[in-house]
Amino acid sequence: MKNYTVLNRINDYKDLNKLSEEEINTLIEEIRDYIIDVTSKNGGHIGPSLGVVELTVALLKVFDPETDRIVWDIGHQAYSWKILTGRKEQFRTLRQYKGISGFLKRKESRYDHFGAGHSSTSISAALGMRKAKDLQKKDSWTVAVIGDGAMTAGQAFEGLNHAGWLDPDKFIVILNDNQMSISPNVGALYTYFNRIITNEVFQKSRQTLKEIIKKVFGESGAKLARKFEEYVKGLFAPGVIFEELGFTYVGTIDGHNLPELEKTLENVKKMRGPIIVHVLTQKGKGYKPAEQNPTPFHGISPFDKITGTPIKKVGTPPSWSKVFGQALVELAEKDSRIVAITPAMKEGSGLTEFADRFPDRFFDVGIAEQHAATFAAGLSAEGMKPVLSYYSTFLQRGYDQVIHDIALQGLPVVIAIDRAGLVGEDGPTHHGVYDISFLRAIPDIVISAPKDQQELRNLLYTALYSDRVFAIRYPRGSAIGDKSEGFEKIPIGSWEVIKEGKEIVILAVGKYVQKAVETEKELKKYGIKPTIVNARFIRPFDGKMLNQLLKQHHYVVTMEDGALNGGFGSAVAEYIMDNRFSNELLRFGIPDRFIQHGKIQQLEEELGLMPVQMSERIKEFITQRSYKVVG
Ligand SMILES: Cc1ncc(C[n+]2csc(CCOP(=O)(O)OP(=O)(O)O)c2C)c(N)n1
Ligand SMILES: CC(=O)[C@@H](O)[C@H](O)COP(=O)(O)O
Ligand SMILES: [Mg+2]
Repeated sequence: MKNYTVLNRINDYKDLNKLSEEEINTLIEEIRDYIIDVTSKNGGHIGPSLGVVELTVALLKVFDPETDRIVWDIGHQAYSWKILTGRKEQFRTLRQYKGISGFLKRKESRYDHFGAGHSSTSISAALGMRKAKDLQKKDSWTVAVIGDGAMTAGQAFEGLNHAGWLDPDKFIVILNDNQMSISPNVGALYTYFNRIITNEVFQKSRQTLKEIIKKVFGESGAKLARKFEEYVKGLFAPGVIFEELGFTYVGTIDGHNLPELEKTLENVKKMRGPIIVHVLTQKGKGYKPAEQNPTPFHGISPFDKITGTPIKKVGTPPSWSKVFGQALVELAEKDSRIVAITPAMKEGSGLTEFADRFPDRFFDVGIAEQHAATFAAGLSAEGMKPVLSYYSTFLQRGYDQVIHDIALQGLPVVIAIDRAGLVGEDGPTHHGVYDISFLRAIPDIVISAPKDQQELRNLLYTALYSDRVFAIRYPRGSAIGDKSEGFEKIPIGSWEVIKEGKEIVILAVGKYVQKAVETEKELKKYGIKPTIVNARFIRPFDGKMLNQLLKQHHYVVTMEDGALNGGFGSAVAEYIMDNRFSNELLRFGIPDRFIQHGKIQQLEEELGLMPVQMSERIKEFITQRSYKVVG
C-alpha cells in the first residue's frame, strides 16, 4: 500500500472518532486514491464506490456495526465499507480468484450484515432484521442504503409498503441518489427525485410565503405559518410519496459534506418511526474520468489510472452482446414490429446502437425484470415482436412472468439471455448458470445457444419469425468465430454434426462446442476419435439425430456452461432413460455448489472444464468401463 498518512495508521472504523477533521478529510482522499489504484488493476465498481466514501464514514461514525445493522443494496458501492471494516490489506485482492469479493458477503466479514449482488433487496432484508431485533428485545438501529436505480424495482416498494405498515422505530432507509443507474436513471420516480432536487424555485417561494404570513399576522401568525407549511408540504413537499407511505422524509442532504451527513444522522436518531434520508451524491466523485463519464466507470475492467482508458487487448473479437445488438439493429431496420426491452442493462446488453437508432422502439424499464417480461407479453399480444434482453442471472427475477405471462399464453417473445454461463469476477451472485435448468421445465419454450457469431445472428432471425417463445443464451466476453453477416433460418430443434467419429459422441452446447473441438484434439493423442455435435437447441431436442447417435455410439458426453442439476446433460440422461437406451453418460458442467469469483478461465480450471482436463476425464471414464473403445 502507498504511503498514506492517515489510512496506513488506522486499523478500522473504531479509529474514526479519534481523528481530527483535517485527518478525516485526508483519510477520505486516501480511501478514494486506494479505490482508484486497486480498481485500475483489478477492475470493479469504481464509480458507485467513489460516490459513497463520506456516507460510509458517516455511517461508521454514527452507528456501531457491531450491534447496529447496515444493509447496502447490491453491495457494489461498498469498497470503502470493506476498507474500513477490517479488510484494508485484503482490498488489494478485490475480485481476484481467492481474493475478496466485489460485493458484500456474510461469510467474508461479520460486518457484511447482508449479502447481495442483485438489486433492491436492502429494504426487505433490513426490515426483517429490524423485526427480528424487536422480537428478541434487542435495541439497535437498522439502516438500508439503497440507490436511486435500485429504488425503481418493485421489491424496493414491497419493502417500503410493508415498513410503512409495520411502522418500526430505529429503522432508516438512506436513498443514495446520484441520478444514475448504470446509465442515467429512468422512469417517473426518477423525474420525481429530479423535481425534488431541482425545485429550488418552489422551495424559495415557499419560504417567501411563510415570511409574508409571519409579517402580516405577527408572532401569532407563527402557528399559522407552520400550518401553512404543513399544508403546502402535503401538496408539494419533497418526499411526499414516502411520507404518504408512513415514512418521515429527511432531505435533501449533500452526501459529500461529512459534517452535514453526521449531523443529520444524529438528528434522525432522535426520531420515531421509519425514516427516509435522501442523500445526494455524485458517481465517480474525486476521479475526473469517472465523474465526466459515469456509465463506463460504473463497473470497469482494468484501466490506465492517468487517462482512465481501459486496458484492452488489441484485435479482440467483438463481444457476444455486440454481435447480438448489431444483428438486432439490422433486423429492426427492415421490420418496424421489432422492439427491444432491457431492465436497466442497455450498454452491457449491446443495445446502445438500437436505442439511438430506434428510440421509440427501445424501452429501458429500470431495474424491473418482472415488469419487463409482462410488458413484452403485452407488446406481443398486440402484434409487436419484442426482444426481451436479460442477463441470465437477472432473468431469475422474471421467471414467473416468463411462465405465466408469456409462455402460458403462447405469446411469441424472444428472450435474449446474455452473460449465460460463468461471468468471472462478479462471482456467485452473477454467474448465469441456472437458466437452462429453470427454463427447461416450461412447456413449448425453445431454448437455444449459438456456437459462434453467425449462429447467434441466425438464431435471432429464426426466433423473430418463429411465433414461439424463444430463448437464445450466449456468454459474457468475446464472441467465437469470424465476422458474421446475413441471416439464415435454422430449423427449430435441429442439431449439427461438427465431426464424425465413433463409439463416443460429445454433445456440446454454445461456447462448449469449441471446447469440444479442442477436447477432441487432445483425445486424438490417445487414439480416441469422438463424434462432435453442436446441440444448438437445448429444447426441443433433435430426436431423430439423437436416436441415431445413441445407437451408433456407446459413450455419450455432454458439455455445457450451465448447472448440472437439471441442465442439458440431465435432459440427455432423461432421454436415454425414457427411451430405454443403455448408453453410458458423462456430463460436464457446473457442479452442485456456488462457484466463487475469479477469471472465467481460472474457474473453469477449478471445475475441470478445460479441454485438456476434460479429455483426461473422458479417457479415465471409458477405461474404467467394461465397454472397450477400439482406437
Ligand atoms: C436485479 C438486478 N438487476 C440489474 C442489476 C444490474 N445493476 C447493478 S448496479 C445497477 C444500477 C444501480 O443503480 P443505483 O441503485 O442507483 O446504484 P449506483 O450504481 O448508482 O450507486 C444495475 C442496473 C442488478 N445488480 N440486479
Ligand atoms: C453490479 C452489477 O450487477 C453490474 O454492474 C454487473 O457487475 C455488470 O456486469 P458486466 O460487467 O458483465 O456488465
Ligand atoms: Mg444511482
